Amino acid sequence: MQNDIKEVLYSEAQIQAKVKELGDQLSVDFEGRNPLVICVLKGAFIFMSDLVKAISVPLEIDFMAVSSYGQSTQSSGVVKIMKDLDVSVEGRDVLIVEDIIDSGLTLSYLIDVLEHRNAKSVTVVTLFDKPARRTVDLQPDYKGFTLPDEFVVGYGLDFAEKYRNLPYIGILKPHVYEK
Ligand SMILES: O=P(O)(O)OC[C@H]1O[C@H](OP(=O)(O)OP(=O)(O)O)[C@H](O)[C@@H]1O
Ligand code: HPA
Ligand SMILES: [Mg+2]
Repeated sequence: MQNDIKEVLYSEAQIQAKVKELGDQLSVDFEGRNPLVICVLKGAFIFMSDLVKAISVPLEIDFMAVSSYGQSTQSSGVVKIMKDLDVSVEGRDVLIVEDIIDSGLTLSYLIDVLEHRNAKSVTVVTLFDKPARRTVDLQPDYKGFTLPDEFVVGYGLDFAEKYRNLPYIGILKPHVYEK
């Protein structure tokens, strides 16, 4: 697995420090609001579990699975809900937890869905942002790191379902997806 990585962008320690920083800030900003924290599966599962431990205010969690990349390094453009939320978002302060915003299509679709379901507020936190690839105008409210225009894997992010268990984030060698 390690042999398929061209370059490590952020180490496990750097990621942990950033997650702590985001958790501290969110704890201040969500004081007294009991947010519903939504994990966008599958990619965000590791970030979600580390982040909620770093948030000190009472909160509830739920999960939604969406997918648009499949076996490709480019978005299919079609965001499919594979698993919906268990609870209603009506009147709730929602915090969407994403691993990465790339084209922005996944998030703009999700925000639309949650606003139509009458969430009181929708806030987005992403660990990684790749602004160079954006096709829709969208900025996260909170972000960890800005990434170059490269396909990355690790810390939850996959290529064809592989590499999610790497504890760091790295650039995938192109020969892996070009073969
Ligand atoms: O901004 P975008 O271009 O929409 O890309 C970001 C989304 O793509 C990935 O999910 P993917 O569809 O690969 O599903 P997965 O989380 O199950 O890997 C990633 O986890 C984000 O949810
Ligand atoms: N890596 C893994 N999954 C992704 C990426 C990426 O660079 N962009 C959008 N989904
Ligand atoms: Mg994926």
